[in-house]
Amino acid sequence: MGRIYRKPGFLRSLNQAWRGMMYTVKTQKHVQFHLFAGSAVLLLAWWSEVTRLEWLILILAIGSVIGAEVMNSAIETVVDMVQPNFHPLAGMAKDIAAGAVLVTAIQAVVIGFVVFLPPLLRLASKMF
Ligand SMILES: Nc1ncnc2c1ncn2[C@@H]1O[C@H](COP(=O)(O)OP(=O)(O)OP(=O)(O)O)[C@@H](O)[C@H]1O
Repeated sequence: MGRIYRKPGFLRSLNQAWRGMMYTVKTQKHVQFHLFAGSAVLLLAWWSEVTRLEWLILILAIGSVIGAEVMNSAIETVVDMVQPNFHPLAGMAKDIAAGAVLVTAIQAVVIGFVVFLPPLLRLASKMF
């Protein structure tokens, strides 16, 4: 309170954004899970030798989920600051923010199916 706002330089802005992202990674279990799942998907992509376009689409899908998670955390933090007590609208705001994450997660699952189903089917046909 009472601190004078100084326009940050680019490196300072980057540092603040990094700090926000790391805070989310350290404190939010869902973000940790999605980072783990994203890494597993990248390993699977490497193993299945997906095409360049498929790499780009997978990276977009993973980035969308993690980006939405970080934004969800920002909304939760603001809601907790503005309304620390129970309020239906505070709850709804958090549910809506979580809904945005769900949209990106569903999208990522569909993309995962489309990209990985053919190589997994090929593997299954080789095995049986
Ligand atoms: N102030 C509030 N008033 C009413 N309902 C709330 C309030 N805060 C949270 N809720 C309800 O509880 C749910 C979980 O809230 P929480 O703050 O724990 O978020 P979360 O991040 O989804 O959970 P987690 O702590 O596991 O990460 C919200 O989606 C909302 O439905």
